[in-house]
Amino acid sequence: VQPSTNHSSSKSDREQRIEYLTKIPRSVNLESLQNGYLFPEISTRESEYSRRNPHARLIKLGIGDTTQPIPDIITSAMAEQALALSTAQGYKGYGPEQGNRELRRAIAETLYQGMEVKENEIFVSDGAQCDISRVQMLLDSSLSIALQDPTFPGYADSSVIVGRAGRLNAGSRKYKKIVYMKCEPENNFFPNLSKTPRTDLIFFCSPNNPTGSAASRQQLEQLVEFAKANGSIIIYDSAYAAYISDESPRSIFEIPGAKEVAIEISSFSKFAGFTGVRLGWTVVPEELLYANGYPMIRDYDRIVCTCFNGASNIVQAGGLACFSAEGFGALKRTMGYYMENAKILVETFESMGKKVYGGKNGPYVWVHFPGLSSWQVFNQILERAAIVTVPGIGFGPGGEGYIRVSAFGHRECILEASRRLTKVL
Ligand SMILES: Cc1ncc(COP(=O)(O)O)c(CN[C@@H](CCC[C@H](N)C(=O)O)C(=O)O)c1O
Repeated sequence: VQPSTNHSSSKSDREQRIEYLTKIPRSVNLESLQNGYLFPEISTRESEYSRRNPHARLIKLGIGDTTQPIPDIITSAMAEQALALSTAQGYKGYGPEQGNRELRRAIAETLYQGMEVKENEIFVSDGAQCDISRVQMLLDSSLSIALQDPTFPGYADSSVIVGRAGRLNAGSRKYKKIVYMKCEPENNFFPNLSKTPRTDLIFFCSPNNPTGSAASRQQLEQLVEFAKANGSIIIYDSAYAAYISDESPRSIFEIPGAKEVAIEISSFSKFAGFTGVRLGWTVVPEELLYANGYPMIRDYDRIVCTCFNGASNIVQAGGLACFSAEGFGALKRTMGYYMENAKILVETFESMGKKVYGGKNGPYVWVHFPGLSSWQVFNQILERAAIVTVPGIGFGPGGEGYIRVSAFGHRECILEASRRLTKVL
């Protein structure tokens, strides 16, 4: 369409609105992204339902967003840091792009005890979502990837954006250059590595979002062995590790040899309620070397310094307070609250004869509705019970026929949702 000068009424609205076109072609990578990113799509459906049913009391168990207040000791640390900025002696400008030393040390000493993870291997950030994209920038776009199927959509979508995924096969809803490692009840949600082709990168989330499955020590040993045998790198997301209640490893670095093949990305969002505060970290071990022997940590440091100016000093003060005895104790109580919610949801769906997974090592339950598409189930539960969930297909083709239900809600909402579900499903 050329820039239009006359505005005859016969032209369509859009044509009339187009006054001027640049000569810039759209990125072919962004063109090959499937419709919208999953979570804004859920929000759109939520708003559309509320517009149609203005008096309905919508219960939101879709997006995994925390709901319980952050403990005072943590918010006071942030408030104190914020107020100090208005004093001559307390004012601080740019901090180290890699994060404040005391916070890096607290993360290393609290969460990586005995794993020989050093504070300089920890890069504090504004969240795991952002770090997933920074790790994507670090790694050449020609490198091949494998993903769990189903899994958090951020890995696939950021791979598409950097041009690593190839074109989308509309029929199978799979990207041609991604290896999908099926994770389902039949294989205890762990891929059959003997049948998995070699890829350069292996994204692995444990506890997994959305299935809630935490890989066992033996499984992670297999994964590290598999990566070592193939010269691959594991990009391990431990955003939900604090919810693990059994003896499953909380970090890939609990596995001997993992420091030579893995990067770990994690977050304060789920264990500290920092979803809106924004704080995460990534561990890049010094032992992780490219094929040419160059240490990857140096390139990641370069990416962080070039593309990120460091996490907020106010937020980092809050992050540090999370690791105080009082802070961590209070956060554990909040996580216990969410896990009680998960137990109520598991019992609700089981009482309805549904196969339910997860809810033990993570704040999501994964419910199977054989014979129905996940969007059909999503719509049924929304329209009949005014409850928002997430359709499993949004996490990959392996999610079809499932829905994910978040336990992050207020207790009264979880109990009301339980009552409604048993009535309408
Ligand atoms: C496995 C895993 N890794 C990273 C993240 C994001 O962590 P971050 O908050 O950036 O530190 C999440 C958050 N996922 C939630 C929030 C999604 C909605 C948010 N807009 C987003 O797209 O991240 C969900 O699955 O409902 C995750 O599950």
